[in-house]
Amino acid sequence: MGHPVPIVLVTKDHKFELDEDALESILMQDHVKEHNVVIVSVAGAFRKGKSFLLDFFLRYMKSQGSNDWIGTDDAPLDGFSWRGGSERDTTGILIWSEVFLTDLPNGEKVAVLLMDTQGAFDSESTVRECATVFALSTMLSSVQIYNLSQNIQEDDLQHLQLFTEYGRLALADCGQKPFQKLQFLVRDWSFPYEADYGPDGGHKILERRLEISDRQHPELQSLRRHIKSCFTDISCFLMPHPGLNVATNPRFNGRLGDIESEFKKYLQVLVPGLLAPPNLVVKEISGQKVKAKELLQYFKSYIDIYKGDELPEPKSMLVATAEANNLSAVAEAKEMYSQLMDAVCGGSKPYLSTAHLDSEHLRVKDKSMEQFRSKRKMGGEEFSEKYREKLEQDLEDTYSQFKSHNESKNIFKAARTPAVYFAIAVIFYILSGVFGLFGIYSIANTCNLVMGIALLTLILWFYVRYSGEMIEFGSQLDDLANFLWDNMMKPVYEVFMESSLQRAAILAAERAAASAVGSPQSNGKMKHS
Ligand SMILES: Nc1nc2c(ncn2[C@@H]2O[C@H](COP(=O)(O)OP(=O)(O)OP(=O)(O)O)[C@@H](O)[C@H]2O)c(=O)[nH]1
Ligand SMILES: [Mg+2]
Repeated sequence: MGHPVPIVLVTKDHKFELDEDALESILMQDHVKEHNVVIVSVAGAFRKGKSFLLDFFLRYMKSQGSNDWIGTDDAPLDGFSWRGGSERDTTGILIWSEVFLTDLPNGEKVAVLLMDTQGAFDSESTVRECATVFALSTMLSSVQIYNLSQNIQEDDLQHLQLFTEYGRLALADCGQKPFQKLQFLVRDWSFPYEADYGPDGGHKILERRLEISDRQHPELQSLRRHIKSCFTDISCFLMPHPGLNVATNPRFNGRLGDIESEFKKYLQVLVPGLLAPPNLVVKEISGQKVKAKELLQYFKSYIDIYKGDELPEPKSMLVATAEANNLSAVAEAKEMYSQLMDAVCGGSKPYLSTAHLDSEHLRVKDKSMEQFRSKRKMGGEEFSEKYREKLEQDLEDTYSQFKSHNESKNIFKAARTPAVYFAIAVIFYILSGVFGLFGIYSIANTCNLVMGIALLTLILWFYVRYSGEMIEFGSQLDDLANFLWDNMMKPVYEVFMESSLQRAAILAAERAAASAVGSPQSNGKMKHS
């Protein structure tokens, strides 16, 4: 009898899993695995009769194309699960367990597989989930039926663009159109006086919807170009309404007697138009026909791509727009900060003291943050909070660059390295003289040696700075000089400074005390006044 087999399962945390065993049990059957495959998939928004339609495809395939394939008036419609109501039914991706072996007009036997998919835009699925289901089914099928209700609207095309782009992104670019046949299927078409039901009316409507003209906004043109560039063959079929029983009767079980004859008439055009042997499209990947056994590997690798983190997250329109708004506001604020800071301490400006630079930074940063805050952005306060934090971090990073640039303009700091080595040379020259005077020649000689090394280092440093060679070595010399300065010379210098300041203070206090004792009157006068 056959039954629907869930192949791709969507877990509670919106991840995808492939049921390899189930897929293998279909594709690796002995009478199937060596044949090229035809995969017909139906995708689109939820609750629009996708599974219902696939059950007619099943009837056609099961009857092997006989004229009365559509069945008797009383038989309920079964196969892929379908039902009335407003809540979603199908989840993940399913394949019918029975593979239909069909002879093409050229005598080749192919394996036909039917694929049902989770409807898009239900309230439980994320954008990523909908895009992944659509993209996967497009990548894996040779005919993708895009099931729409009533008309082809611009938002249908936008979603198609988003979803196919998400599919194309996952494929290695082979320079060809990545997908094969796209069949727009408009259900409940209500304007037969404008365009007839069936493929001809569909062609007329599709021509109008996908027309590219110079008068169009470039955005609309590029959307149409994108869709055309993704599929080798695009067609459209307009389906009449199946009647109120089908659409609204909760006890309707799919029996043909309850379906409008107009609908049945066009079903008999649509289904053979897709599934009759001359119309079958064999699945090709990069121009190569695909056998059932090879398809297994493609399923595995495509699912892996969507499982991983390599692909960017597809966003809802609001989130994508809000993100773009916020990013451009961040960029503007950063540019403003850089410009204002450049005016304060840019390349041609002189060295500023750290305190002065800090206060300028705070002033300019406040101004930039205010500019970001006041810019109108979609998404609201909460959404822009993380961009505000990022901006603040970026401004601090830029500031540290400005700061180090400013530091490099301080000639005293720039002269620290030669000063340190020169001071070492001078100190050890004096020490060697002193030790020589007392006849302690071994220490005097060591001091001479240190002095020599310091002078040599100094010369080397000058060479590095002058020639621009051995930069690494030069910065090691700088590091060593900084280390010596911070750990030895600066503490000694500070101790001397401190003690001499103390001595000066004591001296001043003593003098003040002495003058106070020497002229008591003046002191007395002061008290009176
Ligand atoms: N108006 C209208 N209703 C239809 C049509 N075909 C089927 N239906 C009804 O639509 C309802 C949903 O059918 P399903 O096949 O379960 O829809 P689906 O698109 O598979 O839904 P999900 O699996 O939830 O995505 C059923 O009550 C069908 O009787 C159609 O062409 N027009
Ligand atoms: Mg369904």
